Amino acid sequence: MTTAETTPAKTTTTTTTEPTERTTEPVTHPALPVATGRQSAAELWRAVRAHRSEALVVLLLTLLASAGVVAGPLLLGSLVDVVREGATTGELLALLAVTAAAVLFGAVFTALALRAMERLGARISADLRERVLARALAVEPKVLERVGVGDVASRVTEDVEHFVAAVPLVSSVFGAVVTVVVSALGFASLDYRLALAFCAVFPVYALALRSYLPKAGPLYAAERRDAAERGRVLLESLHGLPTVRAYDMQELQAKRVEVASERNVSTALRALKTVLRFSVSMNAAEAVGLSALLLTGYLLVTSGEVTVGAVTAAALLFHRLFGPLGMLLMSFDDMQRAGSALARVVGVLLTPQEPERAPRSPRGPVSLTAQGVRHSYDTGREVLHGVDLEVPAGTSLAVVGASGAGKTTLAAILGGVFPATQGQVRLVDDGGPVPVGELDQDGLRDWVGVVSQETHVFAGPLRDDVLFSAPGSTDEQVRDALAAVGADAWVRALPQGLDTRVGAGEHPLTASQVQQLALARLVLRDPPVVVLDEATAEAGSSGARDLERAAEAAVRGRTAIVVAHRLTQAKACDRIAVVDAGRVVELGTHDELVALGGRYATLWAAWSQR
Ligand SMILES: Nc1ncnc2c1ncn2[C@@H]1O[C@H](COP(=O)(O)OP(=O)(O)OP(=O)(O)O)[C@@H](O)[C@H]1O
Repeated sequence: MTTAETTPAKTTTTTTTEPTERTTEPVTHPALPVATGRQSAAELWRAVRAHRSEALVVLLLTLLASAGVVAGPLLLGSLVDVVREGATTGELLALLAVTAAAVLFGAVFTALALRAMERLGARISADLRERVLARALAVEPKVLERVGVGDVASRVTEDVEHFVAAVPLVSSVFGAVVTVVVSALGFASLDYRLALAFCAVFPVYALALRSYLPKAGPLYAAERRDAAERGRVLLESLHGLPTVRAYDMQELQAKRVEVASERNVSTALRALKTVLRFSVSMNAAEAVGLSALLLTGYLLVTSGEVTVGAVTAAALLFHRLFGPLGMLLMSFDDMQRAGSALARVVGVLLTPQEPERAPRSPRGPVSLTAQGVRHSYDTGREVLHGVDLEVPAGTSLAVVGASGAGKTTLAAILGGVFPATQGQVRLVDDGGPVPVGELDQDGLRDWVGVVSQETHVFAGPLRDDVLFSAPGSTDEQVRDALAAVGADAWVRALPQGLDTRVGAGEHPLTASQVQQLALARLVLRDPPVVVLDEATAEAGSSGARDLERAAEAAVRGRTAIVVAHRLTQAKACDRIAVVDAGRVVELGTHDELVALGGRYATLWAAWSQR
């Protein structure tokens, strides 16, 4: 657990424009890796092996179900032969009873196999989701900063959902494959020539697939894109209703919606036509297969090599396969889509791991030094141009400067939220200096606590929201931490005190209360160094004063870097660094800088006159 209040809001969040539309993904934007087919298959295999016994049960049930399915036509074939040979009623009834039992057997085991498969699928999906989420949460800050939160989020949510949604399909495909294999054995048990005749169906299926697949993918993609576009135009019209009315744009917007709908309908119809053409080709394949089978059967029966019953059984078996074979072919496209979602999900697991580092806890007072810190975001423009700083143990340094000067970037780098493009940030304790980048994220939070402008309230009891920075703390410790940042009074006044549920849709908290919670987490974790970059300005003036007091309490007795959005905060710090256009241009105590008559003095004069 960490006291860091997530990564700064300004990390790049641009990512896929259309979640289900892989083809529109901007290829130039850096992203997490995407797994190859082999890597995805290996991951699936690993997941199946983790549930080995359940997977074996599924295989066994599916085999039994398929055996039942194949036994029906074979027994009916024998029935034909028995009738032709003039069997007694008793023999006939016995065979009929066995056939009925086989059909029942097949139905029962098909249902059992489906249930077992669904259960296994749900387990595998849950495992995958957990593993991917755990891995995504541990993505190295520098990787996250490069690829953006959006890419990770879309993989953990939409791509996992697409894969999970495809699990029943995967189960059915597996069942169909087993049925086809067992049926092939059934054919072989009748006569190998009948089995060969059955195989005539495959080249025709292959030709149909070859013409269908290249068209289907782009058509479905276009259909989704057009549907999204129609939705966008529709939403835009509704959101901008006042403007639409004010400028009398109703007709224009209606026309836009109409054009978008027409395009969507026309692509949907083209997609439907392609599917229909494919179904016709499949029917043709079945007709070819059945004709080949019956012709071969006729020749074999007339030459006395097989019985009429065997040919009947083969024809029924083939007919019984239309369903599974059709299902396999029609799901090719969906399987491809599920496969690409899985490749992106597995890609998260392939993201380089943080190297294992020996844990190192702080010993004694900790100071912080920065040397030659330079930083460029994705845009390539350098925003920090070689910053050197030293914050002795137990002292505080305020960072002030105009908007866009680089304060947040500097604070994030000093707090180890992400690494600088160049330069070193070191923590120095009694054991000597440790580069911030050499501590893993969890270990780092024993040294440095960060409260950024991006604070978040997690849904659940308020206690948990404070507690996650130092799990295992007692209620008394939580209350003390809240009291230290001046939050005890309003927390006590909540309907259920610490048990009050906060977060989205629950008890609302003000912006400054949320910030106070963030500071309370930090106090509870009790790191020797703190980096505060809070949004005090957004709390309103009385809220800002409360927050200033809360921040002072959090800073007390620690080595602190405070991005001061209000100059009273700066004045309260031991020293002040003025940042301008990515450089520290003034450094000293409040009095020294005021006496210097430079940039800080001007800022202070303006502030004092407010
Ligand atoms: N994620 C990002 N990607 C690209 N550029 C960024 C990113 N975050 C910040 N910048 C740019 O870096 C420069 C420094 O920004 P930074 O937020 O560090 O300044 P600041 O002094 O904290 O500003 P403010 O007081 O407005 O928060 C700015 O030009 C900003 O546009």
